Amino acid sequence: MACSGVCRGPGEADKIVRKAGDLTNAYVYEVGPGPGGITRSILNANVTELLVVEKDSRFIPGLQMLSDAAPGKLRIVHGDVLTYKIERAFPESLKRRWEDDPPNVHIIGNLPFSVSTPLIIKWLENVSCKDGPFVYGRTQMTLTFQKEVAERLTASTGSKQRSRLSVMAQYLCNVQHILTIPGRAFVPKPEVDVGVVHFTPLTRPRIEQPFKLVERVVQNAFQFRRKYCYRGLGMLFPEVQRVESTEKLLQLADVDPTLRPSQLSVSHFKSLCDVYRKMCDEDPHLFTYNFREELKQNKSKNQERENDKERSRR
Ligand SMILES: C[S@@+](CC[C@H](N)C(=O)[O-])C[C@H]1O[C@@H](n2cnc3c(N)ncnc32)[C@H](O)[C@@H]1O
Repeated sequence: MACSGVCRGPGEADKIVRKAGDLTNAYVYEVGPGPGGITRSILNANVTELLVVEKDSRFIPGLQMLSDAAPGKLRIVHGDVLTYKIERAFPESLKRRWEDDPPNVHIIGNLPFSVSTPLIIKWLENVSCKDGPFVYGRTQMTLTFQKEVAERLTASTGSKQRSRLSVMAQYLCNVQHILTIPGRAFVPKPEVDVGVVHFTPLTRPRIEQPFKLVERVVQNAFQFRRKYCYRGLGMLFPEVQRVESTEKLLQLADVDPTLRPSQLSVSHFKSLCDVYRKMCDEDPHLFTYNFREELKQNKSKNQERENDKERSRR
């Protein structure tokens, strides 16, 4: 498994934790604490509570010792971050409205690279639905990735590293590659350097369409990286109507068909997603993907959330 390794000393762990910002009185969710290097640094930052989720049972006794040394501060869950439900773990009183400043809830983690990438995609979808760790509001995340992935997450329009991940992250969050740590700072030493990335969800996403729709448009656009964007975007449509539908999409979205995928900005993608959504709504038989069902589900989720809020106000 590609792994960033464990922090070699307190120096690296402290650096990662400092980059998360001021953690005084914060509620922190650390994913994959392992032997507890970052955990110790977080506990030293005057947090109110630290919840750690670790999958490997061999690390639990060591974490338990840290917990005994900091009574009432460290909660340990032996579980999997990919399935753990954080939404009920912290007090309701921490919740902020989405438009307000971020809540004093932070996610920090140095996970194996094979986990951090699928996890960030899942959390970006949670940002878009305001659920999971984002029921508290615009929860900030400080996570490590393989340096190349960190560069892709933050790549600007036109750059070589520009990819699907850049657009998916940047339409929902302010994303900063805040630190690069050489591989030799970890044990075992990974083949690559490690990038630390900080995410703050935006008050308003740059594309206001369902996550799955955006993902589909972006994924198709980047399918043929070296070709004109026309080629990949065409794959959104069934073969029989591909040419005319792709021309219509690009024309209505006012996007030059000869741009390469990496030259498409988030605002290009906004226009493409808005037009594609309209085309789906006008002719539901044209497309294989049923967004209506997803929209219905999102609507009832939002309604449930509103009902919960109403109940807790009473
Ligand atoms: C690279 S080590 C880092 C340990 C520690 N955070 C550090 O920086 O020193 C990754 C840790 O994540 C844990 N881990 C991997 N997949 C996980 C998952 N799905 N859920 C929870 N923990 C996981 C591993 O067991 C390991 O302890």
